[in-house]
Amino acid sequence: MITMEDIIREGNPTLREVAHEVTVPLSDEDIKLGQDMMEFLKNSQDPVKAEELGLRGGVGLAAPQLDISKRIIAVHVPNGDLENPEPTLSAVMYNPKILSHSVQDACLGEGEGCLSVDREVPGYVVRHNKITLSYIDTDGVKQKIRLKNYEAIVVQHEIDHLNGVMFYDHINPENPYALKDGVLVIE
Ligand SMILES: CNC(=O)c1cccc(C)c1Nc1nc(N2CCN(c3ccccc3Cl)CC2)nc(N2CSC[C@H]2C(=O)NC)n1
Ligand code: NI
Repeated sequence: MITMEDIIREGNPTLREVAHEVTVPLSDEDIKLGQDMMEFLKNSQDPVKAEELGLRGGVGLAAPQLDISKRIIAVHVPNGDLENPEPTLSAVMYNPKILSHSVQDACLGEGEGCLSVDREVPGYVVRHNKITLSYIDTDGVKQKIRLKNYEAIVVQHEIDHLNGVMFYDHINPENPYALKDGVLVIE
């Protein structure tokens, strides 16, 4: 089971590497890794388990954060509405690739956090508001989906990890809250 000790922190060179595509058919090892990553996210969002295991809450995780330089991400975005347990997006994605994106940009009004960054880095992280994404799922089937708003932000943050990019690389050092016209601020 993955816990915070398995998550490498900024300064570890693996976070700055470009990760390698996984081979298809998926190996049992890569399938198990994806399942373990998804389990971590769910545990991290469960108040009892997160407390018990000392987990920071996350909605996304990338294999390089486990010091594994493979193009694997897991995302588990809960529905804001507590009555509705259905997550808005829950997937393990192998070799995810952004095929196209909107002209419209967006950012989280509260900025971004990262499980590999043990500090607050304030500022807007401007990303694409909508993306068309392809990836291979746990069954080895190629999927093509469209995402927008928070789900699109999360997936772009995790794909950045596969390319050695950290969220604060996108923050304007002169003015962290500078915004060009038309950027959607997601609250
Ligand atoms: C500096 N200000 C901030 O961090 C920040 C501050 C306020 C609001 C937001 C929205 C912020 N931003 C931000 N909050 C999150 N979470 C909110 C808490 N949540 C969570 C925590 C506990 C249980 C269940 C859950 Cl659901 C987990 C997810 N996650 C991300 N990111 C950036 S994209 C990948 C994603 C990620 O998983 N990071 C670890 N950013
Ligand atoms: Ni991160």
